[in-house]
Amino acid sequence: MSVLEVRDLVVEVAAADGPLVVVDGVSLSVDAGETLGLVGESGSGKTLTALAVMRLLGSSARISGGQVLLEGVDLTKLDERRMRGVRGGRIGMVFQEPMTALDPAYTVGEQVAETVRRHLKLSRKDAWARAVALLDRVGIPSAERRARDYPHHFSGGMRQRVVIAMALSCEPVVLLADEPTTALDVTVQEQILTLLAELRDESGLALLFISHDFGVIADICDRVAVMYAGQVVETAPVRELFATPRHPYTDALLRCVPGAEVGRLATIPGTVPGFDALPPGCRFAPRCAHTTPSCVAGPVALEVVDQAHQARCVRLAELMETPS
Ligand SMILES: Nc1ncnc2c1ncn2[C@@H]1O[C@H](COP(=O)(O)OP(=O)(O)OP(=O)(O)O)[C@@H](O)[C@H]1O
Repeated sequence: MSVLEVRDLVVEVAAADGPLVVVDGVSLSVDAGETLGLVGESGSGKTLTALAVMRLLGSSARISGGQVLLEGVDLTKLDERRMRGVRGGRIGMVFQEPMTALDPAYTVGEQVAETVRRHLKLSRKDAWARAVALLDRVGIPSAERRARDYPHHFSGGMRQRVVIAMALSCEPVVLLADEPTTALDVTVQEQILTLLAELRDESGLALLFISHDFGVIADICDRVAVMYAGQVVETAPVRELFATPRHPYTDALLRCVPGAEVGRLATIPGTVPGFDALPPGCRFAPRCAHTTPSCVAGPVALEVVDQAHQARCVRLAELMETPS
């Protein structure tokens, strides 16, 4: 059984003319010790998917369908009190900007210790000792002394390490990481990715890793789900996705990666459609080089390409026979 399984998740947001579906039937699963990458352009619904898992959508968005199973328990059905125990407990979170998770008014040691105390009901002294050990584990040098410093005394990379320590303080089974390295420079980015991979391997964490950066995805993920306009359009083991993308959108995205071996650097013509003006049929059809009338005839389902590889393209079989 997967540690985290999202089944047919639907998220609606409030809009002037009524609710808009912005996450449309997304299904994902992550096993213990595995990293699933969720990739796609800005606005494709990656963050809302993660926020829906945590039930942190706020007042303008809501889950209107599907299930979020954590170790078999449907989180969409839990009351808010139990859900608070899950957040920062069984599921840890790391976001792009570490300061959103840190309080400038408290030392980092106090903040990590407070999370530990709240969830694990430890004494103040034991919680502090655990906080220092965690800060040491995530690579904060002189952790005992640095635990007494405030977040603004730390660099961006070190702050992200503190947030990772907080996220892991209650031994979660799932870690949601939403663009955790995007705000960091490249060398620090590498160090944080290495740390996350080590922590995943040590404790068998199921890691859901959101990024728009295929380089980062290639570094850390085992499998990838590609999102476009609120839907998963392709999912595959990472190497297979890079070697043989089967959805024209994935193929086009990979051609946009600097240094990509798949061809010259390209851009995808056109823009992602608004959720209030989705095209009928395939949502990528207006930007796709392979569109035919069959693409716009009606909704397109995900189809199995090969075992763990699926793609949402009506011309899948045809295009597989055509060398790109
Ligand atoms: N609370 C909200 N209310 C209304 N619309 C929202 C809300 N949150 C997000 N949206 C819209 O939902 C769509 C999906 O947003 P989401 O943040 O999930 O995308 P994303 O793929 O994570 O993009 P990015 O990489 O820019 O974070 C976007 O069009 C966004 O404007």
